Amino acid sequence: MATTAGGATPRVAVVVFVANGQTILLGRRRSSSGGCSPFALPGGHLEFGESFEECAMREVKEETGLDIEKTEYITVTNNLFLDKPKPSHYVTIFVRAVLADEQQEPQNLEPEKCEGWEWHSWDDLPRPLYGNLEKLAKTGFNPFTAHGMSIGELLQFP
Ligand SMILES: Nc1nc2c([nH]c(=O)n2[C@H]2C[C@H](O)[C@@H](COP(=O)(O)OP(=O)(O)OP(=O)(O)O)O2)c(=O)[nH]1
Ligand SMILES: [Mg+2]
Repeated sequence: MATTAGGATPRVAVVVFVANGQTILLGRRRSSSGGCSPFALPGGHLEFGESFEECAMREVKEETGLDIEKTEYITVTNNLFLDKPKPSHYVTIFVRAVLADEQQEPQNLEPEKCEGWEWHSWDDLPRPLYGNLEKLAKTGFNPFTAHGMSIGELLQFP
């Protein structure tokens, strides 16, 4: 389906499976519109001139204080969010990374946007999940076993 949605253009987001043992980091979003407050990955918008890896490291640091390394590309989704007050279209790059320091604990650095960060097993996910994360989980996708691709292989940057 092609739609102009009032002249809006698609945006690119990078979201991160921060893998810690058998768990990943999820935070419950605070919904400004009084919606369902889904559990989502840390991540955000790709800024002009940024590589996927730089964006992943920056967003995880800004939102949780964690330092990550070994960032790998794993999958991508292309979603229209028409149910929101402002319709949006995202191409979302999903990456996987590990903690630079396994002793580091996440902090809730954007409490106006997130209720807090916790480690969750992929086999026992909290609900509701962010829409495209739920879809991925339903397909049998597993962020631990998904084939990872080094971002350098994928995209020489700049
Ligand atoms: N945070 C997050 N965003 C996701 C997920 N899946 C997904 O498609 N997105 C898309 C839709 C979001 O509106 C978009 C950007 O993430 P965000 O909403 O957290 O953006 P943000 O405020 O942290 O970004 P920024 O303006 O600080 O750069 O990424 C997910 O699991 N977590
Ligand atoms: Mg975010």
